[in-house]
Amino acid sequence: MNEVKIVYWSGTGNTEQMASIIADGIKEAGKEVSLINVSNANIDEILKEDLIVLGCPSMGNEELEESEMEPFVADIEKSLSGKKVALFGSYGWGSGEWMESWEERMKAAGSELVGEKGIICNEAPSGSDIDELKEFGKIIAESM
Ligand SMILES: Cc1cc2nc3c(=O)[nH]c(=O)nc-3n(C[C@H](O)[C@H](O)[C@H](O)COP(=O)(O)O)c2cc1C
Repeated sequence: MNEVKIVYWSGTGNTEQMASIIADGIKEAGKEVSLINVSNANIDEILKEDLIVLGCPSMGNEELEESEMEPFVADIEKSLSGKKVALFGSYGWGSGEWMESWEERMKAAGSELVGEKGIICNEAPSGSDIDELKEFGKIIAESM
């Protein structure tokens, strides 16, 4: 696997910005990356990878976005055993509960979380978020 695939959902662009900064970190670490909106994601292609990067903001009441991301995650989680998964997403007013549930769900599916935790940003990434996201990209690239 030479290319990292980042699959994300983003309604107002904050999680998409996070994806783009993580991608910069991956590229700086010398790996190729593709950013895939979940609406264009081919599950069979994604599941060929040993490492999958997933992004989604907190929606509903501390949930994944229900019309595209939730069905996608429900599909791939049957086949995540032994794979590495990296998670990220933006939130508004909560305290990140959706990410904690998502982490537990991915671990219960048998995957190993890259960096042990998902990366979360309040609304759009700014300030120290940028460095943290780039560093996450490097950790992802090094864990391939
Ligand atoms: C319908 C809806 C539900 C949301 N639910 C939550 C929530 O439960 N907890 C939270 O912290 N933020 C919640 N938010 C705020 C978003 O997570 C936040 O604005 C985020 O930055 C959006 O990311 P995006 O620009 O990638 O879509 C919600 C936003 C919308 C539109």
